[in-house]
Amino acid sequence: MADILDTLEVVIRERRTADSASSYVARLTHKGRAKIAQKLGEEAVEAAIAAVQDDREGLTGEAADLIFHLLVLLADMDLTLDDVRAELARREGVSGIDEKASRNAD
Ligand SMILES: N=c1c2ncn([C@@H]3O[C@H](COP(=O)(O)OP(=O)(O)OP(=O)(O)O)[C@@H](O)[C@H]3O)c2ncn1[C@@H]1O[C@H](COP(=O)(O)O)[C@@H](O)[C@H]1O
Repeated sequence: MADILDTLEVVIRERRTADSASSYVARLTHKGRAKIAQKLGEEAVEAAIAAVQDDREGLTGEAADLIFHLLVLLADMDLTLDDVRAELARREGVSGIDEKASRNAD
């Protein structure tokens, strides 16, 4: 079974050029990258608020909104989940503590 994120990534790429009257992805894309980025920021704040309120159901929904809007933004930048996977793989096994220390040593 295809991963839902991979499926959603394909759907979003297809919907970017759909009719704005029937597609949220097309409508948001048409509004421009700054608007997509703004929506991503709003969803991130809503996710953070749900977490602080200990709202597990709320966080699940907001996390879905956040990831969806991130995929819309990645598509607008012609970036893919594979690009993000490659970056995460590059970081694999490197402690965030060590990584930060190496930056501060420069
Ligand atoms: N996963 C999603 C998804 N998650 C969230 N959303 C939409 O993202 C929007 C989030 O906006 P808000 O919560 O801020 O509410 P809003 O009031 O509509 O937003 P504003 O008017 O304030 O900008 C809502 O309209 C949600 O319906 C999504 N819209 C689409 N998808 C997927 O994308 C596919 C293609 O969608 P269309 O492009 O609409 O066909 C769908 O089949 C779904 O699989």
